[in-house]
Amino acid sequence: MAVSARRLTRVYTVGSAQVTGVDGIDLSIPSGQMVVLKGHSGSGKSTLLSLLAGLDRLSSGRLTVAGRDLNHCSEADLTDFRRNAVGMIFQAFNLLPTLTVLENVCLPAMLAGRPQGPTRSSAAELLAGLGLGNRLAHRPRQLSGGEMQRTAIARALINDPAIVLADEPTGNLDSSNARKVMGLLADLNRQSRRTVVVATHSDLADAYASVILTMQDGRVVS
Ligand SMILES: Nc1ncnc2c1ncn2[C@@H]1O[C@H](COP(=O)(O)OP(=O)(O)OP(=O)(O)O)[C@@H](O)[C@H]1O
Repeated sequence: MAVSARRLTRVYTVGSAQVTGVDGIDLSIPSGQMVVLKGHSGSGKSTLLSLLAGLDRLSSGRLTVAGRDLNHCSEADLTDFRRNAVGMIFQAFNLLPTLTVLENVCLPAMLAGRPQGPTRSSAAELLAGLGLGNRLAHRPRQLSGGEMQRTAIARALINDPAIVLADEPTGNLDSSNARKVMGLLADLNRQSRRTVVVATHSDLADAYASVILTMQDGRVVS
């Protein structure tokens, strides 16, 4: 199982109020699936993805992702999990503006302590595969939105994660680039049997999904 969640809950405390982001979700995602997570704004998609990515801690319940228990792990284990087990793609790309395309893609591997030479060749190979072989020395501001998101996809793949998580990856793209990015995510699901979970409002993603989960009020309702 790529993801196994039982009564997964995340409650935020805002002043004296409690806001429930994810409300007792039971969820099993077998390895190799392409899951599209839908639901209105505020339904809990980003909260769920953050928990799956180890960017946030659950309040209660149980969560295992890529064979790792995320309830009871130390901060060091969680950092190792984020670096090696999952790749994350964001709506706003989150590239570092002062680094080149190649350096942005190498960064997670350098942080994980991988050697520079092989990392640079893997990054160049990934970028070439995503049609960015002639953009290695560019800075993010010199790229189109579609090129920025393809750079972010390469960065998410550099440590060869079992699971790729994408939060509104097409939210800042026109429909042609959005289709291209969804196609790339579907390819990396099909070709390498990686599990991919995409949260999106866009109906464009439906055609690529092996499973569509709909969230409402912090729960998976269908
Ligand atoms: N850091 C936070 N502090 C307090 N409340 C939060 C926080 N993050 C999310 N929430 C609340 O949790 C609920 C779920 O939000 P979440 O961002 O997961 O929804 P979403 O489905 O991803 O929405 P969108 O599609 O607009 O991104 C909302 O009520 C939101 O206000």
